[in-house]
Amino acid sequence: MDQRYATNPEQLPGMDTAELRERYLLPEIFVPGRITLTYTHHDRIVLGGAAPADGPLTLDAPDELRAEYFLANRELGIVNVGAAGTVTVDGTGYQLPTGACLYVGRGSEQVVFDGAGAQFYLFSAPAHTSFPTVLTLPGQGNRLELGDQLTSNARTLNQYIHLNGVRSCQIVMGVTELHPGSMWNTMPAHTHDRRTECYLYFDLPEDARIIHLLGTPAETRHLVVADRQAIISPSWSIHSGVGTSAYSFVWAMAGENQEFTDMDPAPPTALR
Ligand SMILES: O=C(O)C(=O)C[C@H](O)C(=O)CO
Ligand SMILES: [Zn+2]
Repeated sequence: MDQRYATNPEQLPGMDTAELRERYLLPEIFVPGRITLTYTHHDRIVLGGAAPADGPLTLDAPDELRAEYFLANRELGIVNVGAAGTVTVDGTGYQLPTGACLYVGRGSEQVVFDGAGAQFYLFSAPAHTSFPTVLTLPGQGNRLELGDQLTSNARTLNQYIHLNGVRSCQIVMGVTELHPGSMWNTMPAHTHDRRTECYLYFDLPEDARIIHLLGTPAETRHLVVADRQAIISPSWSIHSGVGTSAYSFVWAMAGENQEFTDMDPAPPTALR
């Protein structure tokens, strides 16, 4: 498993493009026939992808977890950004069409992914107790309409795993879809010092890119991100981006609390 140790904001000014990408960008999440996993020490999140091709893929516990099975001490959020597929949890099969979200609680011993062309994005965090495994179909989450066409940030935010929906210990997860003609996500930007957040950008044309902003509001940097690449946003960092085309992204957080509105605004005038 790829390991990324935690960083602090004082390190940022000394990083060149290559180091920024090594630390905060996950360039290859979906490899046909494989499960890829990255362990970030920011809030001990494990993120990655399962892309079944020729047969089912089983989620094993990497040595780094020192656990008998992957979810012995963790919970897992899954969003399928590929073709329809199946996730089987301890013998119960869940059909995930494109865009569906499955929460899998701590203590589930066997998780198996199947369906050629499915792309299951995985986001896992330590869990202190077990909540039930729940499937949410696309569109069944809590929808928030944000932004405005006039500021190129009209978007629909779907909350799937959250305090008023599917319950979890730490994970808060959903999907935001930019409306056609809108390119900005999460602008005005924010930080939330109590949670780490990760984005998986998807549905971006192959020749388009997203300029993803990170850093403290007073010291920003950027990553140029392609379709189906993910970013890690430490608690001290803003996370916002502008695409050269419309796109969607899975956002997911873990940390001290699950209050979606616990954010510190970083308006455009505060950014440097
Ligand atoms: O479009 C947005 O705005 C988002 O999707 C924001 C994320 O959900 C987020 O950053 C939550 O903290
Ligand atoms: Zn955020």
